[in-house]
Amino acid sequence: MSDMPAALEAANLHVRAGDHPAVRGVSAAFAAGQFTAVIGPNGAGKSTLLRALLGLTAIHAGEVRVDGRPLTTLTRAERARDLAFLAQGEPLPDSARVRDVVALGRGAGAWRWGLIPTRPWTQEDEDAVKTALERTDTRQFAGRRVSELSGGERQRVGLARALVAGPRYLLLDEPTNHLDLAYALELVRHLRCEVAGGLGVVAVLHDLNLAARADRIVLLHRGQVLAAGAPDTVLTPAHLHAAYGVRTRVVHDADRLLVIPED
Ligand SMILES: Nc1ncnc2c1ncn2[C@@H]1O[C@H](COP(=O)(O)OP(=O)(O)OP(=O)(O)O)[C@@H](O)[C@H]1O
Repeated sequence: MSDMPAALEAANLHVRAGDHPAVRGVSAAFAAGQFTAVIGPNGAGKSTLLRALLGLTAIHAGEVRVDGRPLTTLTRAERARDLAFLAQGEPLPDSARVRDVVALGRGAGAWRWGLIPTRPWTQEDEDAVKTALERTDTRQFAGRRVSELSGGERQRVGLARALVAGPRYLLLDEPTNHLDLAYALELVRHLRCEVAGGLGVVAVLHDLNLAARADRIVLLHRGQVLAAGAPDTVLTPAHLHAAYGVRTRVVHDADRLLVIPED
């Protein structure tokens, strides 16, 4: 176990979306305990890559590995435990109460609701729900219905549901879309706390100044990795021009990096 890389890895991955070669030979490691932003222009293959990392789409060639193990050798239960996904504007059942929505993320929740006879609800499940509510600042409205929440609060409930099973890696597709600046920063702050606890976060982001706060960035262009590494090595005017066709100025302000479009 010790020499296994603690990472979710894409190894020379090729994925088709319909007939289109959306991901073409991508190799990248998304480490546990790190926040990796995946950026790139519309159609670059970001969502397709995320789906492949989650095992949600057929892989044409190459491999996905979870801590050194091929994803295809993990059982469904292992996949569900190790990998969590939060989509943009995550659809949550409007009439359900927040606590119950989060409980569904335990799997056992389905039993609790009488939907699937999987396993009984345990004290461990109860504790995990409590912890997830606390860590995402959603405990104060645990008894409210989803329909009574703002967009930012809903997103935090989605995050709680994604975290409640204790995943190793959390993958997010444009999680800050529809969020105002304060909520977007708050979400990144919550994710940072989880990363400090060892979670590997892989987030598709369009906002380059939010991406600049990640530990690493993978820049995709036409289904390939154009650059990968620390934000200051990826967010360069040359890379951004090659990917987006836009001239930018990159400013280092104290310990922050700011991308300013010049076109
Ligand atoms: N079902 C499909 N059939 C054909 N082509 C598809 C299909 N799904 C996606 N594509 C194409 O694959 C490419 C990659 O799509 P993908 O959604 O992964 O890009 P993306 O980087 O996430 O884009 P965006 O930033 O716009 O969400 C795009 O050119 C897209 O048009």
